[in-house]
Formats: sequence, C-alpha cells, structure tokens
Amino acid sequence: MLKDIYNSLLSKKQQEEHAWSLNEDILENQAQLFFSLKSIKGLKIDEPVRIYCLASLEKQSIQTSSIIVRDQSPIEWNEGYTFDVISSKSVLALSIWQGNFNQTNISDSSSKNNNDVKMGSPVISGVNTNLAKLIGKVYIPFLTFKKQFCDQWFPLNGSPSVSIHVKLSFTNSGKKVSVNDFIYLRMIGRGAFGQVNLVKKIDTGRLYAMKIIKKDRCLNMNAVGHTFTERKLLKKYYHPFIVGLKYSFQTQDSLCMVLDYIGGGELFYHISERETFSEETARFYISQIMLAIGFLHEHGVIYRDLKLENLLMDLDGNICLVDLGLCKEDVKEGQYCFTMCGSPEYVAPEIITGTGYSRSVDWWALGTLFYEMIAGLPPFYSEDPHEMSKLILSSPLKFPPNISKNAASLISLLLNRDPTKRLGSGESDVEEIKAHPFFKSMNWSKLLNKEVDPPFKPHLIGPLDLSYFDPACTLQSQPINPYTTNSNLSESDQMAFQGFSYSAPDIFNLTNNNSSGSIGVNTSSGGSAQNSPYNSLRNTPPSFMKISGSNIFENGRMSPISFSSSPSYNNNNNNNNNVNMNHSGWVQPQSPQSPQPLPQLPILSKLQETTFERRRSLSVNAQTQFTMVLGDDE
Ligand SMILES: Nc1ncnc2c1ncn2[C@@H]1O[C@H](COP(=O)(O)OP(=O)(O)OP(=O)(O)O)[C@@H](O)[C@H]1O
Repeated sequence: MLKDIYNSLLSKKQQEEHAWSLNEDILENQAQLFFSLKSIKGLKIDEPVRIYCLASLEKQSIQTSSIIVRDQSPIEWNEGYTFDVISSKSVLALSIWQGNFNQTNISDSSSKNNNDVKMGSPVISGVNTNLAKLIGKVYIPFLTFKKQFCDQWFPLNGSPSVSIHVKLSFTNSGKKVSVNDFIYLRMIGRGAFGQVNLVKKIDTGRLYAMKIIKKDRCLNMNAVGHTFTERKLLKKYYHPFIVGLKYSFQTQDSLCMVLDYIGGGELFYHISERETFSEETARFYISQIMLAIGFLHEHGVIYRDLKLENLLMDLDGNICLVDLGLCKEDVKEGQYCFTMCGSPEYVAPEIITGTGYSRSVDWWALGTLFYEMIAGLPPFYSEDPHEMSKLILSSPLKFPPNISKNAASLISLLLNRDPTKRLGSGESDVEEIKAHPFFKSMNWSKLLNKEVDPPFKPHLIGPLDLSYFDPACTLQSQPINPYTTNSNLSESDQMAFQGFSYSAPDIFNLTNNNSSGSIGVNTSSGGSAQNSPYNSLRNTPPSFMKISGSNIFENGRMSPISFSSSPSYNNNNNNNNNVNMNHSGWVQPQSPQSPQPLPQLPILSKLQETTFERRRSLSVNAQTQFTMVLGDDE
C-alpha cells in the first residue's frame, strides 16, 4: 500500500515537472494499455449524487458512465477502455468527479467523451460536467502499469480513506503501426501539400487526425525539409499546447502523420463567430500560446507561422498549436535567419525587409494575434498583401477605443518594429512577456497543467461531431488516397523520403515490389523554405458553415452529420492485401473487429463568413473606429 501511495505521489510530481518535456522515450510500435475501472470505496455521501471518472493518457481522454450513489456502499463500474501508448513517460491520470443527482444533461457529458470505447455497464445517465466537483485524483505512471498485469486499489489524493480499484493490462506487440491500422472517417482539413483526415485506429477505436502529404507535391514545392522538420519536432517534443504526433509512416505515394485529434476547430472559426474576444478571453489564449512558443524557443526552434488558422481548440477549450512545417530548428542565440516565410498579416517588418531575423518574429506575430483577437482584425490589415507589408513597415499603430492601458501597452511593446527592443527579444525570452502587468493575474503553472478554466468549451454532441470543421472539407467525397500505387515517383525521388517512417509499413512493401521499402535514419534537418510570405495567403478561403443536427455516437446509432448510404463507403472487398477498395478510390483496411462507421453527410444550417469577407468588412469599420494612436516606442 505504501508503495502505491509513493508511486501515486511520485507520478503526480513527475507529471507536474514533466508537463512539458522532451519526448525521449518513444515506444516505436503498437503498445496499448487496457484500463478497467472496477469500483470505488470509502466515499462519504450525505445525499444522492452521480459519480463518474475521467481517465486521460497522452492527451487521449475518456469519461466513464456516471453512477447514482445513495449511500456509503462501494460503487461498482466494471467498465473497460483501451489507450494507445507511445511514450514510456506516460502517466494514466484518473480523476473522480461528483455531479448533481438531478442533472441529466447527456450532451454535456458526451462532449468530454472523446474517443470513448465503452464496455461493461451501460450509461446510467449523463451529468453536466461544468457543474461537477472534483473528489480526488490518482496518477499511475508507466513504471507501474508496464508490468503486464496490475490489479490493485489506488488511494485518491494519496489518502487511504477513499480508494479506487483499477485493473490494468499493458501490451507491447512489437508490431510497427502502419496505414493498415486505421479506418478513414472524413476529411477535416486541407493544406498546401495534402489533407488532414479524421481516422479511427482499428484495434483501440481511438480517433486521430491523419495528415497525409503527397510526396509529388512535396517534391514539386521543395518542401521535403519542412515535412521532415515537422515530423522530427513533433516526435521529439511534448507540450500540453502543441499537437502530439502518435505515429508516422509512408506509403509509396504519401507521407502520413497520425496526430492527436483536436476536435474543437480552429481558433479562427471561434473568433469569426464572436467577431472579437474580450481582453480576459484573449489573455487566456495568448498565455497558452506564449507557453507553447516559449517552449519551442527554449529548444532553439523559431515557429515562424503563428496565425489564428494554426491554433486549434481542444474539446475542453484549451489551445493546441499545429503545423510545425515552417519551424526553424537549431537557432543559436545571436544567429539570424533570412528565409521569407509566414503569413502576410503576421510577418514581422524585419522578415519583409530581409535584414535578418531571430526568434522575436514570433513575438511580433503574437502581438498581431492578440490585437486581432480584441479588435477583430490584424493591426495593419489590407486586402492587398503588398499594401499590407507597406503598412506593417510604416503605418502607425491604432487601437480600438475601449482597449485597456495594459493591453495597449503589451501590444505596442510586442509590435515594436525594432526587433532588438521588442518585448521578448531579451535573453529571458517569454519570461519578459510574462512579467508584463497585463498578465499579473495569470497563474502560469496552473495554466500549464490545464487547471485554469477555459473561457468556453466547444459545444459538441459526440466524438464524431464535426461541427467546427469546414464543410468544404468534411463534405468532400474524394479524399486523398494514401494507398495509390500509380505514382510517377522515381527511385531517387523516393530516396528523398528515407527516414520519414520509424516503422516499415506493410503497405509500402506490398504495393511496391521494386522498392526495398527499407527505411534509413533521417538525416534531413529541413527548414529550407524559400516561400514568399504571400504564398500562404488564403486567396480562396474555405467558407465555414456550422453543421447541426441530432445526437451522434461512435457506432453510428445517431449522428448530427446524419449517416446515410453513400457509394464512397461501400465495402467491396477486392481481396487485395487485406484492404477494401471503394468506388471513390479510397482503399480501406479490413477491420474484422470494429464495425465500419456508417457514412455521414453533414446537414448544413448556418453560413459563416469567409476569412476574406470577414476581414474585408471589418476593415471598413476599422477605418472609422480605431481612433487611439500610439507611436512605436510608446
Ligand atoms: N490534429 C488535428 N486535429 C484536428 N484538425 C486538424 C489537426 N491538424 C490539422 N487539422 C486541420 O487541418 C488543417 C490543415 O492542417 P495543417 O495546417 O497542419 O496542414 P498544412 O498542409 O501544413 O497546411 P498549410 O498549407 O497551412 O501549411 C488545419 O487548419 C486544421 O483545420
């Protein structure tokens, strides 16, 4: 028992200390933790309550069913869940919550229920998680659960009076993860080199975002380095506010990165809905972004592409930075970069002038982002990118009328055109910014541990609710096919991608008899972008529409994106290498264990403004509204 208490306390300490850490201990193969919550004893109950457990590991989280408890007798669950495990630093965090007996708001409880695979007892009733009270937590580190089987009582909060009975079974098959291990569900995003799909891992049922990058496009756009950089950085570093990479592999045609699925949509979407954020709301997001960027800087990485579109919201309302393709690695103190890159609204003056830049370009972008959040428009916005860069270089900074003194001061210090005087340019980097009075009320360690309540939670009615994604993507019936075998890539072209996968995916060998399929060591350090900052302006931005409808559950019983029979999901077995070929050209792995989710077509309800239209209309208002002018050095 003492050992358990020690382990539990140790793991909590470890979790706090390593909330951001180097991801050095990656298990490069298929490892899983089966977790079963048996029961809880020792609870002192005065009146009937609902009790449930939240379990999380490596950014995957599940919520058990809630059980009505009327007296002191032990509570039995007997529910089981499976997590994918990729790091030997993983900690399984279990928290027990108490909700009001009378709450029956199932939709709120299911919003936490991402990737939920339920077994055992049925859900008795939902509970409004917003009003729930934490009873206690236990942290179970990898060291405890890596022994194959563990069946024991863990004290909550290290106190033996209340404890939970947990069974854990860890397996490491040694099998490399490949594209065969996933089922495609829907396209959720599009980028310059490919697309991002919502996928489901067949054995555990976990949802992930699979970024598929076409090799030919990557070669044509001279972007192999960016892709390697992104994969390398995501694999190397773990941070609460940076998307996690679970697996990476390649097919003959494509590079695939399996990322944590961040279901709350782009921050861009949320600001579009509200036009502006209050300063308090903006402070929350800006602070989380600062922690992520500060972490990258600490490791010699400049992010270079900070913009609303690269900030996603997780299901709890926290920020997640994605798209590390433009990062510059191994930047030493005092070293300058000259590559023109970034998005036109957010590029710092020294990038435009080509005089050389350092990590403080990210702080300029942060200032722009903060301004955009509270004003609804970037500070030097113009529809014409050339005009915009002129404004960035010389236009005076104007503020909306109701801005607070502290917010205006922070923005003007971040938007200092002299990069050596910009806030954050000093040796202590992000610490300089944290010390600004605007952040006086911020508890940074709580924020890092996600213990500060986000301003709002995305409103989702189930794990497959894609309301916050662009319907131009989610409605797309022709996803990129990572299995295509008719690519025109030569052997030497393929050589460029050696080292991308840490596993030799079966499909690569099966579909390319001429290729050895051997995977070497990655020698590319990437970061050779010669992009103009204008390249990434969304000339044809996606139009956002809110999808709504009825409830949705993983097994397709009910769905807000109403499942219907679509030819693109017919499972016509072509008996080819254990994959199913469908009519839309997408090949799916067979999944004997899990039923194929039924195809889904979103019901569109609300048309949102496009990026361009929103910014244009606000731009007109901005001319008349922005009255307060501050010079650079104020
Ligand atoms: N982990 C994720 N979870 C959910 N959605 C995601 C995830 N990663 C990316 N997306 C969606 O896909 C879009 C494109 O992703 P991303 O920016 O990484 O692709 P890209 O090809 O690098 O794009 P770009 O052309 O902007 O560089 C994102 O804006 C987001 O909407």
